[in-house]
Amino acid sequence: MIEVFDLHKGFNGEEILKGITTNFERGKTNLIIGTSGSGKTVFLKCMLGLFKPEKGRICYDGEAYSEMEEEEQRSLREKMGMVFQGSALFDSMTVEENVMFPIRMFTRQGKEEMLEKANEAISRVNLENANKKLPSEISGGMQKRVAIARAIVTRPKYLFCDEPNSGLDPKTAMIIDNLIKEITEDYNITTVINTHDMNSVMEIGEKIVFLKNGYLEWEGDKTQIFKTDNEAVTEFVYSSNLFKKVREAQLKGL
Ligand SMILES: Nc1ncnc2c1ncn2[C@@H]1O[C@H](COP(=O)(O)OP(=O)(O)OP(=O)(O)O)[C@@H](O)[C@H]1O
Repeated sequence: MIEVFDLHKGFNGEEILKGITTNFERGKTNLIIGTSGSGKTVFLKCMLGLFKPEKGRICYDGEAYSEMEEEEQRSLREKMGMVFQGSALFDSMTVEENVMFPIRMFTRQGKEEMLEKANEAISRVNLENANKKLPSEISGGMQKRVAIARAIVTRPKYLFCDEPNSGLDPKTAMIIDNLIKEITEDYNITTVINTHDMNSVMEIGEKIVFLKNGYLEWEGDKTQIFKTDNEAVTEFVYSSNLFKKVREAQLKGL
């Protein structure tokens, strides 16, 4: 579980996160949503330890990051997996080499052992036949699978995904969402996903945190989000034409 208490983060005197308190449970897909510029990425980067908050605490399974020794912080970071926006694969490396990269970077294991772990992760994302291919030789959806395999190859306790669906067609996006959800449950990971995608909210939103201008405006789950009368949330949810029409039909009792 990740617990966040009164988190503040700013840049050059401008406060971006203005006191966020929430928690993300283990084994669940937790989503951070909100309008552009509301601070979602800054929040994610604070949890990853890439930004140092000015105030507040982030606890990982009860341990506050800011109170850990440097060595403990380093070992915690090794328990974090990250799926970057746009996959961020190394173009000149094969699928297998991309997936093996974090084990090579962070551990001292023999080639055989690294290969075994890489292949286990590759098979978990159902990409068995693509080991020797380069990223340019596979589809966008397959590239996302490689990015997920790379993020889980070290068996992280915490998984962070920044817009894992960007650039994918709706069907592939849904498959990727469900893959992340399955892995979260199977490996009992605390997963936090930054997204704009209402389809993801409906499909895998077990906990949703809605940010507005650096504040936590609302939190709940995928059924509650369609029932809330919070204006900022409904504006966000019904910003697409499709959802607007569904809403109108609901209100008319159709
Ligand atoms: N390293 C940085 N230095 C200065 N300002 C930053 C930095 N990172 C983010 N910001 C500012 O913080 C604010 C929130 O940015 P953030 O990227 O978290 O928004 P977001 O909610 O993720 O938006 P989007 O959905 O468009 O990605 C923006 O005004 C941005 O310019």
